[in-house]
Amino acid sequence: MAPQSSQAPLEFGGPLGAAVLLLLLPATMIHLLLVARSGPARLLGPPPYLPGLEALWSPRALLLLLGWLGLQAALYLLPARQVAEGQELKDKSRLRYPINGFQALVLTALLVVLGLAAGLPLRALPDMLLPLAFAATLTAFVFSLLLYLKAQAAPASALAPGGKSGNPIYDFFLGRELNPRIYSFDFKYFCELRPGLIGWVLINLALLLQEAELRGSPSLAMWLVNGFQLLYVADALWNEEAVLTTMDITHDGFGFMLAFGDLAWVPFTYSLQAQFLLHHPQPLGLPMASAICLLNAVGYYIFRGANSQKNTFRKNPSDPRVADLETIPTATGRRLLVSGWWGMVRHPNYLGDLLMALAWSLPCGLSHLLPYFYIIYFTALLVHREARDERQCLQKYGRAWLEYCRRVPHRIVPYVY
Ligand SMILES: NC(=O)C1=CN([C@@H]2O[C@H](COP(=O)(O)OP(=O)(O)OC[C@H]3O[C@@H](n4cnc5c(N)ncnc54)[C@H](OP(=O)(O)O)[C@@H]3O)[C@@H](O)[C@H]2O)C=CC1
Ligand SMILES: CC(C)=CCC[C@@H](C)[C@H]1CC=C2C3=C(CC[C@@]21C)[C@@]1(C)CC[C@H](O)C(C)(C)[C@@H]1CC3
Repeated sequence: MAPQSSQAPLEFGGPLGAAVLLLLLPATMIHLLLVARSGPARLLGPPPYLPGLEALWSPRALLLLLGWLGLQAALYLLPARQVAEGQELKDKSRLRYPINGFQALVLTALLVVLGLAAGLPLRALPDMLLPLAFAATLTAFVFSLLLYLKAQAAPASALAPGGKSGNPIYDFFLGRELNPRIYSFDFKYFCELRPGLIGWVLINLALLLQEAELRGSPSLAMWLVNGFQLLYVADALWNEEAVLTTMDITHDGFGFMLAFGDLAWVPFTYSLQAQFLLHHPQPLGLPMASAICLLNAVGYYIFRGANSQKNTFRKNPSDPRVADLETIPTATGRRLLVSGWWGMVRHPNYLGDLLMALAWSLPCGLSHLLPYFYIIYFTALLVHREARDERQCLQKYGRAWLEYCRRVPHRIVPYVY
C-alpha cells in the first residue's frame, strides 16, 4: 500500500515510537499491578517478581472479561432516552449515537447489588487483576487487528487524518478508521465510555469491600478515592453527549492506542490508588480530608464548566447559556470562544482534570510515589495532547487560531503555562 500524500505529520515518534508504545504500555500496566501489592511499592524500582505465563493467563479471567464486554454491549443496545448527532463528517453527514450510558451504569449497579445479595464473590476480584489485565490486553490486541482489517475495506473518507500513513505498525497503533461501526453499533464510542470506565469503578468497589473484610471497615482514604472516581465516571456518563466533541471521537482513529487505553489501561491503572490503599493503609484526618474534597470540587467545577460550555457552543452557538460569550470568527464558518472558561486558558478542561487528579492521589499520603503515577502520567498525556490539538487547530483555523493564541496566551495554567 503506497503512503498517501495528504498524510498528516506522524505523531508519537512515528512507526518506531508506535512499536515501542505497543510493548511499553502493557508492560507498564503489569508493572504497576505487581508493584501496588508489593511491600515497598516502589514505582521506579524493579517489579517484585517477573510473573510467568501461569500467573498471567487464565481462561476464567478471559471468560469473565468477555462476559463483561457482552453485558455492556447488551446495555448499549437497550432503547436510549435520546439519540444525539455527532459533529459533521468529511462527507457532510452526521452519525447518530444513543445516549444511555448513565442508564448502563445504573443497571450495572443494580445487577451488582442483586449479585452481592445472592453471594457474588466481588471481594475476589482484586486477586484476579493480573490475569484480567492480561486478558484485556489480548482482547484489545485482537480487536485492534480486526479493526485494522475492517478498515482495509473502508472508503478513504472514513479514515482518520492520522491513520493512513501506509505503515502497518503506525496505522495499527493509531487506528485507521475514524468511526468503525457494524450497523449502528459504534465501537469507539462504546469502548470510550462503558466497559473501561464502569469496570474501573467496579474494581474500586471490590478493593473497598476487600479492605472492609481485611480491616473491619474501609478507610477514609479509600472512601475518598472511591467517591471522587465514581463522581468522575458518573459525570462522564451523565454528560455522555459531550464526548462527541472530544479529540478522540472527532479526530483520532480507533486502533490499539484507544482500544487498549479504554479496555485495559483505564480500569487497571486508574484504580491504582485504591489498589495501593488496600495493601498500604494510610492515616487521614478530617481537616486534610476536607481540604482534599475542596480541591476535588474546584477541579470538578472547572472541568465540567469548561467541557459543557464548549459542547453547548459547538451544538448550538445561539444557546442562551453561551450566546453572550465573545468569539473569534474563522474561515471555516465555525467560531472560537474567547471569553468564559475558554478565555481563561486555551485548555481550561485540562486544568480542572489535573486538579482532580491531584485530589485522587493526596489521600494516599506522601510516603510513596506510586499513587502519584496517575498525575505524572496524566500531566505528560495532557501536555502532549494539548500540543497535538494546537497543531490541528492551527491547520484548521489558521490566522484565527493565531489570534486566539494572542488573546489567550496561556495553555493550561493561567500565567504559568
Ligand atoms: N482522564 C483521562 O484519562 C483523560 C481525560 N481527558 C479529558 O477529556 C476532555 C476532552 O479533551 P480533548 O478531547 O483532549 O480536548 P477538548 O475537549 O479540549 O477538545 C479540543 C477541541 O475543542 C475545540 N476548541 C478548542 N478551543 C476552542 C475554543 N476556544 N472555542 C471553541 N472550541 C474550541 C477544538 O475543536 P473544534 O473547533 O473542531 O470543535 C479542539 O480541537 C478534557 O476534559 C480532558 O481533560 C482527555 C484525555 C484523557
Ligand atoms: C497511555 C494510553 C493507553 C493512552 C490512551 C489514552 C486513553 C486512556 C485516554 C484518551 C482520552 C481519554 C478520555 C477519557 C478516558 C481516557 C482516554 C480514553 C474520558 C472518557 C474520561 C472521562 C471524561 O469525563 C471524558 C469523557 C472527558 C474523557 C474523554 C477522553
